[in-house]
Amino acid sequence: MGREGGGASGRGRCVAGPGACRRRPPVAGLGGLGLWLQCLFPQPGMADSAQAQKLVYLVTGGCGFLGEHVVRMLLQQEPQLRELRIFDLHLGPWLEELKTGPVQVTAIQGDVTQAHEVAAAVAGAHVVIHTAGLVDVFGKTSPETIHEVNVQGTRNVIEACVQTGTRFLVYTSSMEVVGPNIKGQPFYRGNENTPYEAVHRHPYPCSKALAEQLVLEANGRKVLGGLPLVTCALRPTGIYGEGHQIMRDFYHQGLRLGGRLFRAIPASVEHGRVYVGNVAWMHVLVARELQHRAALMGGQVYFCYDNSPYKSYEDFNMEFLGPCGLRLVGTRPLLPYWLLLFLAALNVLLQWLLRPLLLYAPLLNPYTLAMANTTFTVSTDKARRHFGYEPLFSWEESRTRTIRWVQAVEGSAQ
Ligand SMILES: NC(=O)C1=CN([C@@H]2O[C@H](COP(=O)(O)OP(=O)(O)OC[C@H]3O[C@@H](n4cnc5c(N)ncnc54)[C@H](O)[C@@H]3O)[C@@H](O)[C@H]2O)C=CC1
Ligand SMILES: C[C@@H](CO)CCC[C@@H](C)[C@H]1CC[C@H]2[C@@H]3[C@H](O)CC4=CC(=O)CC[C@]4(C)[C@H]3CC[C@]12C
Repeated sequence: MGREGGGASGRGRCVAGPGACRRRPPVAGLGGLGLWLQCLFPQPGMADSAQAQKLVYLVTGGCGFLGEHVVRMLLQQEPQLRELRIFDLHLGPWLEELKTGPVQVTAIQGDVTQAHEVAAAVAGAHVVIHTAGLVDVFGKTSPETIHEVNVQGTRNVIEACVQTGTRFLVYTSSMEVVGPNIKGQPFYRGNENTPYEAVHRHPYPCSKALAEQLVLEANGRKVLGGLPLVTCALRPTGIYGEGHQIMRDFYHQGLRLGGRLFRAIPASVEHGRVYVGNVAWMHVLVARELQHRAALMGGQVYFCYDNSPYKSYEDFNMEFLGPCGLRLVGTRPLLPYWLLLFLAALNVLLQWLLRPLLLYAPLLNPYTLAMANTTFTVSTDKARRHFGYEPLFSWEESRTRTIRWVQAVEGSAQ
């Protein structure tokens, strides 16, 4: 890891709706001249429509918060897409609306922990984008289940690629693979090569780190047919945007408290956040460019980043919850850290006592409190340099879209 190299062209513009035009945008920076040049020197994927639509993509976890955005972004932005397979434990009803467009959309209900189900879904795919996983830092599931889904599930995806001849695999990893670590050491404006002691105890980051390692180590393995598997991993920081359940949980918490949220985290603690649409765009772009730049990108990790501002977790959430009528009380934490730690520990005890009766999984627990209290921000341009990534959505667009979503789903439009 750490190999560096040149960038690549490729800017997209996202238009709404699954059946929308998937025109390939002009070559970055050349404007109208770019369109003229494309007539003379068509870019990969600019072949006529018969050749253009030739690839089969599989998205695991395609009905999740990120997965749905990846699915919709592929349908809008990938001109070579012939078939899009969506593999998930829980299929969403919205998939039906996607079946009216020119791309064949195949919904597959399946479990990544079941190797045979994964192999059946992967067989014949050119590209796999593996987002499926258990994102649980609230004690909802057991450590064993987290490991089974996130690690064994990823192992099953890798082996399916090898056994069936799929050559390109993009894995949705996480910032948590790096940190914050168990020592609470800050990671301030770090990049993919910043030294940092990535030591974890919680089952979620441990599972993501193990899964990422499996994916990167699989780069170069021979798949059926004798060609090498090309893999890479994307590390989003805290993703926000349409469909973010934790944002909804904060909103509901504020409503229960009379339109107020009470500051628990110092405003000075910065937490990196990234808009879901830009994370989806990076997945689409890396999956495309991985096919042309295997030597440079194979086995690499890339943080997902955009122009979202560096703020504390709570202050960042207020960018969206404020316009929806909530107020964050306090310029500094209203409770001392030791009391917050006691309340967090009490939540763990209550969760254990109530488990035979109901699932009690509040936002505040020792792990989430430690995460929120440790600065973790990234500053990097590796994805731009390696495959021409630029955020598709500005901060202003990301903020507006997220506010509109909160207002729409919570009926809080003012
Ligand atoms: N939400 C965030 O802030 C971040 C998420 N990530 C990663 O992004 C990926 C997607 O996360 P989210 O969209 O937030 O989570 P999510 O829970 O909304 O989506 C995960 C999807 O995977 C599916 N899934 C779970 N277990 C499965 C199984 N055994 N077989 C098949 N499908 C299964 C779920 O049904 C769900 O649709 C995960 O790998 C997560 O680790 C990484 C960084 C930040
Ligand atoms: C003290 C609490 C009351 O205000 C604040 C609790 C905030 C937490 C729920 C969040 C703080 C940091 C978040 C995590 C971070 O964004 C990194 C993540 C990466 C992932 O791969 C999945 C999600 C998460 C673990 C994210 C989860 C929510 C927080 C812990």
